[in-house]
Amino acid sequence: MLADMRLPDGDGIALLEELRKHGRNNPYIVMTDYDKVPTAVRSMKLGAEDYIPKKLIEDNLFPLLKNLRKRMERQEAPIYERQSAAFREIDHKIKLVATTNMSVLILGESGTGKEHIAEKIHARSKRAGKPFIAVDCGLLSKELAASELFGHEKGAFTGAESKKQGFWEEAARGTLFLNEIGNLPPEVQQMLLRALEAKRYRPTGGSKDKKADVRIIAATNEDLQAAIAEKRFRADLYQRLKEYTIQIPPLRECKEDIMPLADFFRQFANEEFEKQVKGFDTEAKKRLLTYTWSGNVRELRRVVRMAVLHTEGYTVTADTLEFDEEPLANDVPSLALEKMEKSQILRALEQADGNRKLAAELLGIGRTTLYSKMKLFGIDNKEQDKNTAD
Ligand SMILES: Nc1ncnc2c1ncn2[C@@H]1O[C@H](COP(=O)(O)OP(=O)(O)OP(=O)(O)O)[C@@H](O)[C@H]1O
Repeated sequence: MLADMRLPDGDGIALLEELRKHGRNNPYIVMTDYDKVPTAVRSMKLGAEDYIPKKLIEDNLFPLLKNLRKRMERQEAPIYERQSAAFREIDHKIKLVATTNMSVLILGESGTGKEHIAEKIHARSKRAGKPFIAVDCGLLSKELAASELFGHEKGAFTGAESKKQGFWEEAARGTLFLNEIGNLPPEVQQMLLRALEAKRYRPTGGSKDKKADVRIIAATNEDLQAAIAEKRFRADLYQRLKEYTIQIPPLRECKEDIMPLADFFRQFANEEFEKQVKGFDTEAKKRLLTYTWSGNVRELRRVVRMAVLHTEGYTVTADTLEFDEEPLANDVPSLALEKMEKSQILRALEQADGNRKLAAELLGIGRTTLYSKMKLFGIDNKEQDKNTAD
């Protein structure tokens, strides 16, 4: 909730108290004028998340909400082990690289699960018992980015009232995950390169170098090559970060994962809302499978959660699916859908080397369903072999 301090029939603090009294623990952010900051601070003691002076709303609100979203996702996020061929390959790469000290660059659209992959690498590394510090470089202010990462000495700049350690030091002996790395200001890119190469860094205002053993995992959803061409990103840092690269495909290219993930989120939402929704009807499945998912897994989770909330009976119907964008699926004639389904089955069979049990698992459907679909689409071994040969 975003609340003003002065409200027509009370104030923001009374509203917060009222909400908490009724067990409503929504994150609560107070918007306030400068002269009301002390009151806002009082509301934080009552459990408000933060306060934003109104003059800074434009600059501060978005980073604050993004941070909050990440924190909530972390709290509430059980993870489903994706079984698609692409993800099994990613899992294999994670196992290979986890135990090394190599820097890893994770590439993929927003919401594909990059942070969760980074956590997995950390969890499987020798650093597992040590800190995993996640930093969204897009949220670091240009002025303070260096001191946030590498710390500062007392009096290093106006407002630096005490010495502060940076994320680098916090992550000592552990892993520092730098998300949206393309947004790192140029001066800080230089410092990061030095820290990676010379294993030394200097806090803002400090006179001596410090040392800390940190493993870096960076991630981005932007084309870093383009950023290099535009001179926004250092080529040498890029080379250093991409010692090992993991590419996460968008959800629309991993169709085998869509229904298993949707079922996973459905069960989770059932528990959350005390519902007993048992599945999706055919039309709902079609929509889920053909939608573009530009928000990837994050969007799928939201869509399924909301659908479960809106479902009265036992089955999710298409009209309860509220997508972020207009779904193409509305106009896709069923013939085109069938073609798509057929090609997915052929692909799964190909990936499974013709093993139907495995193909059914890849597709997230039962073996009997696979057999009946193969029959329906006229896929036999011969056709499948032909396809593999192609
Ligand atoms: N395999 C999965 N099982 C369950 N939830 C998942 C899975 N993968 C991703 N998610 C969920 O999707 C959301 C986005 O994941 P994550 O933050 O890791 O993506 P990201 O690629 O780092 O996104 P961004 O670039 O926007 O920061 C989170 O809520 C996460 O829990």
